[in-house]
Order: sequence, then structure tokens, then C-alpha cells
Amino acid sequence: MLDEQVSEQQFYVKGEPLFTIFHNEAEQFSIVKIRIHETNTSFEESEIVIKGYFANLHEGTPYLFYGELESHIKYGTQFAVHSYKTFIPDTKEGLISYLSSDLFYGVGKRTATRIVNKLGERAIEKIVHSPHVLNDIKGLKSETAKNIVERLKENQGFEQVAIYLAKYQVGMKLAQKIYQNYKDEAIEIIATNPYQLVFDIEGFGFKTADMIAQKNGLTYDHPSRIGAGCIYVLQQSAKNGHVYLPVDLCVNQVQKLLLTGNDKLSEEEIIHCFNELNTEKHIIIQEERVYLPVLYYAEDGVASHLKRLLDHPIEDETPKAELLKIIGEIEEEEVLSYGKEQFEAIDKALHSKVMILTGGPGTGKTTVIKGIIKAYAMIHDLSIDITAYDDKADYPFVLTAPTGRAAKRLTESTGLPAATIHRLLGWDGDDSFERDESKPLTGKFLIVDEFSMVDIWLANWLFKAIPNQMQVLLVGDEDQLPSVGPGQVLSDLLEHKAIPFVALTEVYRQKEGSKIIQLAHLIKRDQLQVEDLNKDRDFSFIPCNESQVIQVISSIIEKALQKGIDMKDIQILAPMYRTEAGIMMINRHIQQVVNPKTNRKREVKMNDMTYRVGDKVIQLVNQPEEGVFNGDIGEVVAIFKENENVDKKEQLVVSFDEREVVYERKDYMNLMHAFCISIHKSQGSEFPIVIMPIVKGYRRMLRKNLIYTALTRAKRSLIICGEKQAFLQGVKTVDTNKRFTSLTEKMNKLQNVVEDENDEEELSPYDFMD
Ligand SMILES: Nc1ncnc2c1ncn2[C@@H]1O[C@H](COP(=O)(O)OP(=O)(O)OP(=O)(O)O)[C@@H](O)[C@H]1O
Repeated sequence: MLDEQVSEQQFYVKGEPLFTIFHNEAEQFSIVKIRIHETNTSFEESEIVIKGYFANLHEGTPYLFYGELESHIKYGTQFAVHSYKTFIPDTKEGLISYLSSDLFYGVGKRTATRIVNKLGERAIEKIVHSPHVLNDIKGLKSETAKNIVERLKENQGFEQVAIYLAKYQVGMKLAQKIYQNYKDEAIEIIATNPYQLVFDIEGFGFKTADMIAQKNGLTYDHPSRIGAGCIYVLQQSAKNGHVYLPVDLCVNQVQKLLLTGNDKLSEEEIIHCFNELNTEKHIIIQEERVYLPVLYYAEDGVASHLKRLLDHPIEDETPKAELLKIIGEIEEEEVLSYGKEQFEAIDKALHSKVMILTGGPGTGKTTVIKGIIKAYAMIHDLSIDITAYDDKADYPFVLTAPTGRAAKRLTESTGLPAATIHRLLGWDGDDSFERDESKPLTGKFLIVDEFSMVDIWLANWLFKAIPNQMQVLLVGDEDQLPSVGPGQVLSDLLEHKAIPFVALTEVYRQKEGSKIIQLAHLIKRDQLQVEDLNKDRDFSFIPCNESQVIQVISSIIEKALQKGIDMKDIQILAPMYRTEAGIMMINRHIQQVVNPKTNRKREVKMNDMTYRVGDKVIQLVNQPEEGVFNGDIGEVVAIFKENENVDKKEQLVVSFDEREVVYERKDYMNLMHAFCISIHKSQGSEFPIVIMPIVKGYRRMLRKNLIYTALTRAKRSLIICGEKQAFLQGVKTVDTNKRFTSLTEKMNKLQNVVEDENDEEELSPYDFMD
């Protein structure tokens, strides 16, 4: 008979986890095999599969699970858990094995026995209420004693919070953050004012707060609800790229969001609440604009750091004649003659504190970067060879780009070391960096490639870390998609006009006969005609309708593989995930073509996906501790079963360029198949062969900058398949979703630039409403 820890009306299973069969990290849903110690159900075997939303279950620790038996056609009898808690044993043996379980680091059987001998069967209660009782245990280090108390408190408090939140589908990670933030008051705060969590806990959404509030009877006009609604609206708009929202538009969106049946909040009520949020610094209202503070200060930071840099002009001016001589020598070495724009770009970059270089594909951006580096080195009598510097911190050139692939490309094209911006700045894996004003970057000349991908937050961190004396060159293609994160830093800086810039327009690669480049520039200049889609050496358009697209892609790939082309060199790019010809469907079919099931190849299933050895996969989140980042592409090279490794866990090993990363089942969702990837994820990368389906079903996404970005990823060959009409319509559709940003204006103010009134677009907030 169990003690009073078990409520008699409920079915329970008391037992210890043996291993996890399935774990969904996002939802914290797990299926776990349990060794049964005791149960009041009719289940008679010694082990059972349980399922439910759990906080961290420790193998070997006894738990009490409440719930009910369920019978599943395929999986047999399972126990569906409604709630659970750690089972604290009250027998001497039970307590000893509990205290020596892996829950309490550093406590072995001997120490556990000493604790129980000394404190008796109510040992846990005594420790939690009077931790000093552990002081007298022989051989127990004070650090270990402290750890025991913390784990006990944490485990009990945290479990309660996790159980409470599991009802609302809030996962363990978030529950953990909430518990850390509020400790013992967590449940009280969640129940009485869940909206508070939207302010305090990153990742806790308004919708969840609203759900909890409704269950707990909070009214629709609760002041915290309006505040949380406003934060939610601003967070959502940041996901769409906006740095702020005009007050009118924000009020309107909050009003829509908070509409409950017939209960509509008045504009006055909402504005009143906005003013309070502003006073409490949860939002910033300025000039009829509403900002999230983090974005407001990021924008301010970019403007003021750029001003700081521009206020420290370059001191040595190289005479024109000397520069001409130097550039002439470089032309000889490189066996080319710089075009007029290219010469201007080199000259200006050498004489400017900060310069922006833009240009489409093949206009010579890389050629110019190399020219600038060589000329700078010659003027300042410096070596370009990094091995010539004993201390790497003395190396004058700092090359960087926003993604790993873009940085790698920069290294390949210049022959110089380049790193991602995150690595350069020493990212802590969360929300800050090691490098800033107090520990700035070292070096003399900073070159940032693919700058169109840099959002306002990252730009702020980057500019913050640039010391006064460093020269800066920002390189990008303004016609590409803007950054995924909020802001449009490159185009805002170009609009500001006070930073020197050169736009390269003459196309050099076209001279080598590239149809891809020609198409890119025709799209850029809005001159593309249907005849331009005729077949060429490096381009073809295969007409087909939406239902045929996957079949067509499959046969293109089959033929390519027969010709001996490596699948690594082929990349399918599509704009949408879930349509008939979307990324998910394409991946599923292409996996059959490229890497079909065989008896020899191991595979694992995860929801409706099967990962097989040999599959091409893409990383979906940043995992800096493993050295893999969102967008990295790799290959599944091994799959291990639980009994094949010391961790006793199923494992999937992916080989990325230089490293192998081991994924446990709970991490599989950080991966996806990558035979086809989204155009957004392809930014900053290039592939020898690109296959690009374009059909009317993608209509919602087909925009000039999206198609342009996809097309310019192809290095050697581009195959488009689909509907010509959809393509032609897409390249004519300009992305009118202007982002609300105020960087240009802030820079103009700081630098006293008078705005040209004719430049102001006639836009009102209502242009942005659905
Ligand atoms: N002035 C020049 N004379 C002759 N060839 C040139 C000149 N400038 C560039 N090229 C050649 O044109 C091609 C494209 O140049 P580069 O790679 O520098 O352009 P890019 O703008 O960096 O292109 P992408 O963005 O596509 O990488 C290269 O083969 C380069 O050698």
C-alpha cells in the first residue's frame, strides 16, 4: 500500500524512467518507458510506456504518475499522464537510492546512507526546511550539501510550475525560465496576472497568457491585457521586419487583437495604456511611433556609432598620382583593367572612413574588394599574408559576413581569412557579444560582405565594436531580399546619402557569356521579356504545371545523377513550405530519387519524416556550442541505436563542412531535409546548379527581390521549371511591404542632413493594413 502521497481516487503508476522513446522539444511531449514499482491500474506487466507533457524526468528517480490506461491499436497499452511528481520514498533503502540517484551530483551510496542514518526516514523534509542538518554529515562537502538542498527545492518547486503550465501546452524550457524568474511565486503570478509573463519572459506569448487569463476569469479590459497585447503586436510586426509601428496603426491592431465577442476596447483606453507603458519604459513612443525598446535603442545605436566613426576622419591622404601608380601596379598583377566605376570605388573606399559598395552579380564587387585590400596594404606598407604577423590581432584586415557560407565564400574569393559576424564579435549564444565599446575589434580595415542580410540588432552590435580609427567598407546588393530580422539597414544607409557609396552597374561576368547574370540584370532593370527565357548554355526553363513540377524536378535530378553530377552541387530552391509543390513535398519525393530506402542504409523516423544515412539536411537554429548555425547544410553520415553507445541514446550524426555534430532524438527538430530549401534560407550562399520551381501556387510569395535572390544563387547553371506566366508576373511584382524603420531619419538628424521633401513618399499607416 502506498503512503499518503497518493490520492486514492486516481489511477497511478509509481516507477522509474528507463529510457525515452520519443521527445518533442517544442511541446515537451514525451513517451517514456517506465519500470513499474507499484500501480493501482489493471496493468500487470513490469514495464509500461507512459506519455504526457513532462519537465525533466531523471532515469533511476522514482516518480508518481497520475493518469489513465489507454489502449492503442499499434502501440498497445499505454498510460496517459495527467500530472506527476517526484516520489520521495520513506523507507531507508528507498531514500538511500533516491539520494544517490543522478539527480544529486556528487552523492554516492555511502554518503546517502550516512545522511539517512543520521536524519532518519523524514530526511528530505528535514533538509528542505533546515538545510544546516547536513552540516554534521561526515565526509559531505559543503558544496555538495548546498547542491542537495538546491536540487530538492528546485525539483519540487519547478515540478509544480511545469505541471501547472503543461495544461496550457507550455514546454519545459519556458517553464524553466518562468520558474527561474519568479521562483516560489511563479504559480501565483501565472494564475493572477499571466500577462506579466509577456513582459518578463522572452518567448512567452500573448495568446498563451490570454488563454490562462480566460480560464482564471480575468476580464477583457484588464490593463495588463492591453499592455501585453501591445507588446505582442509590436513583436509580430518585428517578425515582419518593422522597427516601429505608427501609433494609429498600432492602436488599430491592438484593438483588433483584443476584440472579445462584442467587447471592444476604445481607442482612448488603449492610448491611455500606451502612455503608461511608455512611462514604465516597456515601449517607447516618439513622434507618433511606437517602438519596442530593444529595437529603438538598436536603431539609435547604429546611428550614433556611425556618427562616431564619421567624426573620426582618416588622416593620411594619398596623393592621386601615387594612387594611380599603385592601382596600375595592381592591374598588372591581376591582369585586368578596372572600369571607371570600379576605380572610383577603390579610390573612394581608401579615402572614406565608411563606404558602401553595392552592385548586382558579376559587377566586380569581389574584384574591387581585392583591389582595395592590395592598395591599402601597399599605401601603408603592410603585408597581406597573415603568417607575417606574430600576433594575429595585429592583422590589419578584418573580413566578415552574416552567414557561415557567405564568410566561407569571402575567404575563397579573396584568399584571406573571414569569419561570421557572430564569431567575430564573440557571440555568447544568447543575446549579447563579447566585443563592444569596451573590448573593440582589432585591425585597421573592416570589410562586411552581404550587408543586405544584416538586421538592425546585429548592425548595432557590429558598429558598437568598431574602434574610432578603423576604416569600414560595407558591401551588398540592395536588390536582394532584406534581412530576416527587423530593419533594412543597407537601404536606409543608402537613402541617408551622407555616407559615401559607389554602385557598380557594369556587368563583367556577362562578358563571359552568362545568361544567369544577364537575366538578373534584366530583372533588376524591369526589362525582362518572355523571349529572354529561351534556352541557353547555362539556363533553361522547363514549362509544366503545378501538379507536374515534382515529377519534372525528379527527372532533371535523375538525369544529372546519371551524368555523374554530385547531388551536393545541386540545390532546389522554393519559396513556400506547404503547398502542392512546396518544400516539404519536394523533399519527400527527391529523397526517394536521391537516397531511397535500402536494407543496408539505416534510418530513423521522426513524426512523418524519415532521416536516412546519406540524406542532405539543413540546420534550422543556431547551436553555437556545437559550431553549427541556422542555414548550415550537411549530410547524415551515421545513425546509432540506443544500445550502441555509452549514452544509451539513439543518435544521428551529421557531417557539416568541417565538423560532425551528434543529434539526440530531442534535437532532430533542429534539422530538416535540404534537397530543397527556402529562398530565404539560401541568402548569402551560392550553388553550382540551382533548380527553381515557379508556379502560380506560390503567388503570395512571388516578388521581384525573391526571384532575383534565388536566381543569383546559381553559379554554373540555372533550371527553372513551372509556369512562365507566374515567373513573368513575379518579377514584375515589387515588394510593396515597406518596412517601418527610422534609421535614415535618425542619421539625418544626428548629422544635420536636410531631408529632401520630394523624397518623402506619400504613405499613411492605412497603406499597410490588410
Ligand atoms: N575590370 C574587370 N576586367 C575584367 N574582368 C573583370 C573585371 N572586373 C571583374 N571582372 C571579372 O568578372 C567576374 C565577376 O567579378 P566578381 O566576382 O568580382 O563580381 P561580384 O560582383 O563579386 O560577383 P558575385 O556577386 O556574383 O560574386 C570575375 O570573373 C572577375 O574576374
